[in-house]
Amino acid sequence: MSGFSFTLSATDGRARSGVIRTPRGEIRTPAFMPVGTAGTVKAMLPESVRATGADILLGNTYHLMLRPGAERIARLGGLHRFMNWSRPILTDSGGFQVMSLSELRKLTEEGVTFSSHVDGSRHFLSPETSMEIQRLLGSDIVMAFDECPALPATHERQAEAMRLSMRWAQRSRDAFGDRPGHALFGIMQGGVERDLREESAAALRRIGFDGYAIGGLAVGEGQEAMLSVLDYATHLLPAEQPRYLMGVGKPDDIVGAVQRGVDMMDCVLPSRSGRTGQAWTRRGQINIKNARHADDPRPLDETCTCPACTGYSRAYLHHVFRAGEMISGMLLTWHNLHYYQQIMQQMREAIAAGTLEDWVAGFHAERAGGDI
Ligand SMILES: O=c1[nH]cnc2cc3nc(NCc4cccs4)[nH]c3cc12
Ligand SMILES: [Zn+2]
Repeated sequence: MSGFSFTLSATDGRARSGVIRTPRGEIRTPAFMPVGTAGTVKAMLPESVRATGADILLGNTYHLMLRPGAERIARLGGLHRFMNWSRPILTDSGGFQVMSLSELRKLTEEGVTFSSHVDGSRHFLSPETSMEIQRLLGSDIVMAFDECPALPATHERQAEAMRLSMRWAQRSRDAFGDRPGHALFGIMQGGVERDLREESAAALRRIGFDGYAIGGLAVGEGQEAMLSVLDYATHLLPAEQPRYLMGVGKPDDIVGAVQRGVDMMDCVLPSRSGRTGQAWTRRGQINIKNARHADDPRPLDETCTCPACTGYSRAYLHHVFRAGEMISGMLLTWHNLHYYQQIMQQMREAIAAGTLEDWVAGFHAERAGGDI
């Protein structure tokens, strides 16, 4: 037993519920992972993140290698100790962030050299260095090093990027080695091109991974295109291993992905939008900075049990956002993460009960269009 295992407990249509067991704890699936990019889920204490119901969070190789440095984190006991989060951590492998954040990049078969967006220093990322950095961080689920092409991209460019990513997937697998209790996930590429997605899935299955991510989505293609890829892409992956859709998404994206057999997701949306005053609720979105909330004594959602909804009015939240008070981002981030975890918990229960279709109908019926 490698100390890492996935057990499917129920299916409802294409949706699945289950448990990923790791030495640092269990992950109930379908799971939503809050994003803790630089060793913190912004505006949240780790114990607060846990209180929202999160079993696992995400860290970024790219950000942590630049600051404070993976070797420094290793010297200090690893990322779990460093950020005071003892449960599972998944780290992205850095390729995606290099291409979207750094300057002066040079991409070759070997890897990517780039200048840090923090201080301009030069760095090199490759399958081998990414595996070493993620080992130094101590993450429980390691992502293969891949290249996600910028959109718009031709079929030919998507094919080139996918085939490079598959060669890098093999090198990631070889460099990762045998690490009981730790998992290596491959990342499928291929854009919205079905033939390339099929080729990528076959290549990853030949190499063999502990889980399979669907990359190359949530990069501006839009919900319809993303869901159309998921209509066939999850079928291409082994049913007995976790499927992780990277970077998704809005609540209705997440529901659509779970209906199509996705087991894990991550997104900055609930935390990032919370800091800008955007509250996600079961009835739709609330932009709390809007003047119409200035005198509203009601909570964001009277059925929500989070600290923001049990302790504060919309009028108060409006005020602290307008005043730029730190508590504003704290409360809305907490509410949004709590709401996301509530959706996941309700879908896990619905799948186990075989009532997901009814639950999804209720989810959409409750959501008024636009701002509420
Ligand atoms: O193919 C990928 N490979 C490795 N990491 C990713 C992360 C990803 N995150 C998003 N979308 C969410 C975003 C976050 C920031 C800009 S887009 N799409 C993503 C795709 C990939
Ligand atoms: Zn709430």
